[in-house]
Amino acid sequence: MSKPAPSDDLFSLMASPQEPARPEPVPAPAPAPAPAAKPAAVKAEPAAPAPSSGDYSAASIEVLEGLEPVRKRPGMYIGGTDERALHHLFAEVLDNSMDEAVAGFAKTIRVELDQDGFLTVFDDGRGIPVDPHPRHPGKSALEVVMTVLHSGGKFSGKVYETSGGLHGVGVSVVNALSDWLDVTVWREGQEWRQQFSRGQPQGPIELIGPTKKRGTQIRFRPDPEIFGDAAAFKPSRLYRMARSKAYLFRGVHIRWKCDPARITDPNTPTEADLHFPNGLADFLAERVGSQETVTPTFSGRVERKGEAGAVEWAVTWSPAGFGDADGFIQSYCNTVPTPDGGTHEAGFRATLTRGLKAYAELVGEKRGGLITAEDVIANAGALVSVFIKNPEFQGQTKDRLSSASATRLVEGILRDPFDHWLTESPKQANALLAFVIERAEERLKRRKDKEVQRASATRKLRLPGKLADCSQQSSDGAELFLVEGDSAGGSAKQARNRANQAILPLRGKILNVASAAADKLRQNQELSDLMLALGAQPHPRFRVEDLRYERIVIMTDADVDGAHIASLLITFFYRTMPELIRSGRLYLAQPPLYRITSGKESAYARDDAHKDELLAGPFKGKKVEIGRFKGLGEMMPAQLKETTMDPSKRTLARVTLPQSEDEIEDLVERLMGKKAEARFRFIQDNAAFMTAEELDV
Ligand SMILES: Nc1ncnc2c1ncn2[C@@H]1O[C@H](COP(=O)(O)OP(=O)(O)OP(=O)(O)O)[C@@H](O)[C@H]1O
Ligand SMILES: [Mg+2]
Ligand SMILES: [Mg+2]
Repeated sequence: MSKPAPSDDLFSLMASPQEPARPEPVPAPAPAPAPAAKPAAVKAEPAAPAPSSGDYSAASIEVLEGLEPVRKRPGMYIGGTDERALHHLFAEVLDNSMDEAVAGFAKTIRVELDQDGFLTVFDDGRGIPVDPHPRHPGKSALEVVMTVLHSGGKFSGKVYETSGGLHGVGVSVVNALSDWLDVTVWREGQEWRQQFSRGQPQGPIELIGPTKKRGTQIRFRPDPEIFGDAAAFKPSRLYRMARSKAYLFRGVHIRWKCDPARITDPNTPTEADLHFPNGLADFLAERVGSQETVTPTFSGRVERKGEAGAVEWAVTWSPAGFGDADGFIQSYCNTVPTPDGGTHEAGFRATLTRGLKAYAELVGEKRGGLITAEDVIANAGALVSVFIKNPEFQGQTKDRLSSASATRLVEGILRDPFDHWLTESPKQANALLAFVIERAEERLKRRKDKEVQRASATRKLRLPGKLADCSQQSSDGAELFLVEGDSAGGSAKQARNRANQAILPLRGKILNVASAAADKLRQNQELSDLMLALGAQPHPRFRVEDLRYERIVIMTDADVDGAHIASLLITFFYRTMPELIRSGRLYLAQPPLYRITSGKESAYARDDAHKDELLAGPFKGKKVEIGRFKGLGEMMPAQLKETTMDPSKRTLARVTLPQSEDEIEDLVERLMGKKAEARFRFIQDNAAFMTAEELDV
């Protein structure tokens, strides 16, 4: 466990010597007053009244009846009340007609938006049943369908094989959210009608008279109370929705009609017969237009014999992308668009990717191994439509398919056709393979560029400009020299070993941290640069692992000023990251003070005592010249290297902290005290001298 950080008290005391050297012992805090003792278990006193629960009782629990929940919380049923939600009403009604068409009963669907904003959807299918409902006496099946949530004919799979409808909710929700809705049913030779407002029947179902027609027509207008007064169907959007439906089922004609006064977009016709015998292949051809593609479109439709299930698809690849997107994939289940994809899309991607990789292997293209689904889909324009029994969607708006069976169905159906398509025309297969491999290589390059960018961005962000960093990335064996002044910094830069020695020149006197407040510390340029270079955070967020260097070496001149700067730095480290000192990473360089020369022989002495020692030893009786260095900046880089920085020759002093708080106070006082000479001597005396071997470098 690390010792607690030095308290600010200690330093404010240090900085103001007139105050007592030791803090007055702080009296232990008085024990907190005991909570009003209350042996609740024994006393029979009634408990104090709990904060009032107000009027929250059984009566607060409401059960919304009928269609009320839809009007209260439309978001749950149609995903909101915005324009998208508004148009979802059309989707619900159209889906029901499409189900009737896909089931083989309706051939024609008519969609019409009139002058007053009423939308009519008609299909010539079986017609919603109108006979009395066995479980709802006095109500027709039609009324039940329109007014009861979770009523419908699509639960058992007997009336519809595969259907977009499955919750029995759709058309009742439309009813609830329309200020007016009327249904007309032509069925078994009779015409019937019933009218609703905001989900409420406006009278019983009426028999209009005999007819030869068949089918269902729903005419409605979204309720401004729900969607706002300005809300209205957009012809262009309705048309687009109707059109894509027609592509999804070849057997249907959708007749579109819109009052000309409502049309604002010139691409939306007032009338159209939407019928596409080539299904999705037509749909894709329309999207692609005259755009250049890598291969002809790969498309097809396969129905599972004997069981309900079909997959239809169309896909091509464009180097230039499609309009404003590089690629797109649109998927559908039982003609319901699934903009959020799901299991059918997953199966589609997986099959294309696997097929293409297998083909690469077949033709001996090793780079096929790089391909991922992302590369295959990136520039693809793809449409996938599945028909399955009992689909599972997320939510009533059915934005995402979640049936696991859809993945298996798509994979099972698509695999062989895709393999055949690839092998029957090696020219197109090779073109596609080369194109997708290019995407993979681009992706890998992008990722690499991004990594390099990130690395240099963080470096730029973290490191101060005047730091001459070492080239190695790892902190193992890396050393940071904190050097006094720019001229010494220049010499040190030339003297260093670039690989593992970094230089940070500090200009002038750094802030006296002993008296500075924390935010002042942060504002100090020299110190904040130092922190950045170290890569570590101040206590308590300091972590030894963050340090970008194994050793931090204070390298100042061997004089009084140098000692002062050294002591400021030591105090700074002690105050902001004492763990750095405790973990043994802070050192003092020992530049020489004297150079003793005798003929060709020379030696350096780090202080007077050392000089005397040398004069009495190796140089005894010789004629010597003694030179005194005034500062590091005065030394030749080669000299600085030889005497102070080269690990094989230098001596470093490791800064250690005394164990007891008292001694630390004493140390700091001496370091920061007013008497410069004393401080200098203190550093000279206390630096524990260690040789290179001892330092294990
Ligand atoms: N155009 C139609 N032709 C024939 N029957 C219809 C038509 N529209 C609705 N129905 C009947 O009304 C039922 C209820 O429709 P509704 O849209 O509320 O639910 P759903 O389609 O079963 O499920 P979902 O909530 O997923 O749409 C349907 O199941 C179907 O039996
Ligand atoms: Mg429905
Ligand atoms: Mg219903």
